[in-house]
This record gives sequence, C-alpha cells and structure tokens, in this order.
Amino acid sequence: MSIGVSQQSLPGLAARPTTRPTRRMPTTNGLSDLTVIVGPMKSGKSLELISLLSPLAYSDVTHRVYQSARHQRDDKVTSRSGSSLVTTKTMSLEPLLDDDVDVVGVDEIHMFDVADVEVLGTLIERGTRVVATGIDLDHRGELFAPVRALFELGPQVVTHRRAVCDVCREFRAVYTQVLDRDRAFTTRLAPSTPLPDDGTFSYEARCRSCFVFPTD
Ligand SMILES: Nc1ncnc2c1ncn2[C@@H]1O[C@H](COP(=O)(O)OP(=O)(O)O)[C@@H](O)[C@H]1O
Ligand SMILES: Cc1cn([C@H]2C[C@H](O)[C@@H](COP(=O)(O)O)O2)c(=O)[nH]c1=O
Repeated sequence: MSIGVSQQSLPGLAARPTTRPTRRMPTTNGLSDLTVIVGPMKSGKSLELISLLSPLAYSDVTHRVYQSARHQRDDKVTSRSGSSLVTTKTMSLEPLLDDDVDVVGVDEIHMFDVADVEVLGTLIERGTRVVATGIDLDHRGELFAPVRALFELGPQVVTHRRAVCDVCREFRAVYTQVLDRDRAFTTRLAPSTPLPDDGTFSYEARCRSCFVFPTD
C-alpha cells in the first residue's frame, strides 16, 4: 500500500529555500557559450552577428559588441546588406576582463592577437556568452592564428558561411582574394598580417577553382 505524503509534512525535513540564486542566467536568444561565425568577405558574417545580437537591445541582457580598430572600412559592425550594431572599436580585448556582461560580440576576430582569444576563454569560464566572427582564411588561403585559437576553445556552435564567387558566380566561395590594382596579390606576407580595407587593396570572394594562391 502506498501512502501519499508531501515532503513538507515529513518530520525532520527542513523547508526548501524558495529564494532564487543571485546571478540569474538570462535568456539570450539561444546563444551558446561560444558561437563562432567564419567565412570569406561578403559571406554575411556581419549580417548574422547583427541578426543574433540586435534583439538584445530590447532585453535586460547586458551586452557589448567590439570590433578590431585595425578594421578601417567602418566605425561599427555594418553589413553590406545595410544593418549595423552599436560597436566599440578596440586594439585589445584585455579591458573586457574588468567588465561583467552577459553577452560579448567580437567582429573581425582575425585582426586580434591570440592573447585576445585567451581573454575570451576566461570570459566564457565566467559564464559570459561570446559570439565571435571573422574571416577564417587569410590572403594565402591559410587559417588565421586567432581563428585557430578560437576553435581550440571548443565552440559549441560554429557557422561556416559561403559567398558567391566574384569570378565564376557559383555560390561556393570560401577564400578571399586580395587584389592590388585589379591583379591578384600573390605575395606571401607574414602569417595573420592584418590588411587594410581603405582602398589600398580590393577584395573578392572566390571559390577554390578561381582563387590564386601565393607564388612566392
Ligand atoms: N559575392 C557576394 N556573395 C554573397 N553576398 C554578397 C556578395 N557581394 C555582395 N554581397 C552582399 O553582401 C551581404 C553580406 O555582407 P556582410 O554581412 O557585410 O558580409 P561579411 O561580414 O561576411 O563581409 C550579402 O547579404 C549580399 O547582400
Ligand atoms: C583577405 C584578408 C582581409 N583582411 C581584412 C580586410 C577587411 O578589413 C577585413 C574583412 O572584412 P569583412 O568584410 O568584415 O569580412 O579583413 C585581412 O586583414 N587579411 C586578409 O588576409
């Protein structure tokens, strides 16, 4: 025979605390601990970052968006499709360690240093949700060191975006071709060299067949 007895009525059992934990985990639009968005230029990385983070402006979720100050095309995260985010430009992510927000967005992660990615790792351990975007492959077609460091943090969500190849028009561009006066720039610069987008070079999204790899 079973007798239905509520826990509260059992002698000797202390009443359960009804107060909530002090640090409330906010609802963050389904954001994981670390979300990484990569792909060539023009593949919609900024568009996706804006789509994920712009609704937070209407919520109680504390958040900030950073972009490398080495990126000179815009003064904030701006998608070619037109939308943008309020953004702080910075050379280093270290000052983020003095802040405590629920969500951090970082654009142009490939223009930061590996030490900056370590800062993101610390924030994630503290419970901050991080969304980082940038191009994964450099002018040589090789992985940027900070992007590699980001993958080594074990992101819960990785989105690899493709663009339309600016040469053959197939929707399979994974590389970014750097052009110097309309000709493929084939000099092999030092790994992870940030390149300006101020008119010095122009850039095309290209597929594996159309990308010109460095020759020297
Ligand atoms: N070659 C291309 N392939 C895909 N989209 C392109 C291309 N050229 C221009 N666009 C436009 O750019 C938008 C994506 O731009 P953006 O969000 O700034 O990308 P990213 O941040 O990856 O450089 C697309 O939605 C499309 O409107
Ligand atoms: C190929 C390549 C590009 N960059 C720079 C050029 C731009 O400032 C950004 C990418 O801009 P996006 O449209 O927001 O993707 O990166 C670079 O530094 N190094 C490179 O090899």
